[in-house]
Amino acid sequence: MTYGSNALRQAVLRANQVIPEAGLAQLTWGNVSGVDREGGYYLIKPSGVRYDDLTEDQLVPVDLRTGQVLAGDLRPSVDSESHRAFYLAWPSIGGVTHTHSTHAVAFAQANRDIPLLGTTHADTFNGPVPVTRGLTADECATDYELNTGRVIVELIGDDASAAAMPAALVANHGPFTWGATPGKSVEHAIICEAVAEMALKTLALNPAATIPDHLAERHFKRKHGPGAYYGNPKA
Ligand SMILES: O=C(CO)[C@@H](O)[C@H](O)COP(=O)(O)O
Repeated sequence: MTYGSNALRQAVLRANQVIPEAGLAQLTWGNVSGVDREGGYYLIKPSGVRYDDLTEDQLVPVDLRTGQVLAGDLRPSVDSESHRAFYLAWPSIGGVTHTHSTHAVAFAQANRDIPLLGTTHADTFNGPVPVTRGLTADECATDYELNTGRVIVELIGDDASAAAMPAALVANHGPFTWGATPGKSVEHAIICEAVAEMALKTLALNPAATIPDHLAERHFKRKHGPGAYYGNPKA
């Protein structure tokens, strides 16, 4: 049985190929998935496979309810359970990306939110890109990947919040992003890394840098609509 429409397989493959093209990861430190909700599964990058060797047939189908591999001999990305946690929590998302992009990881390792300092950030994210709490020793020991997804869902909240803030940093680890499609999720990963680098350099020039809230809100709502939820819980 072939899992995934041609469109979904091509979208997941293409989104994974964007990771090295955009400089979001070294080696295989990143992965993208896409979900088929009617079919009850998602397709995810296989673990350890280099991007330039990746083919559609190698994408691993994973059962959305159980997390079990549905076909093939390749192992899914080690982050598969984190991706699954987001699909189960947020019905509106269709794709998830995880990377170790340098500047976003710097904020994650520093346990710092990526602050909202400019309109580039406000166009996409409704406030600071939040960093999660650290996972407890028990959460790390039992099911690190699923618990990683759970602490992000706990931090971001409901489906509407996830649409307004399609990114989060896992403390001491790195960014996860999501979106309506695999392509949008990796686009949010690109934007997350770009605003992290901008913020780092802005704060180096002016540690007291800020943006007027009315300017940030205007830019966010210009892109997301007047009714969009602005101001995340950690804003
Ligand atoms: O976050 C991690 C490891 O900490 C992963 O993203 C790896 O960096 C890539 O693992 P695979 O997707 O190749 O299994």
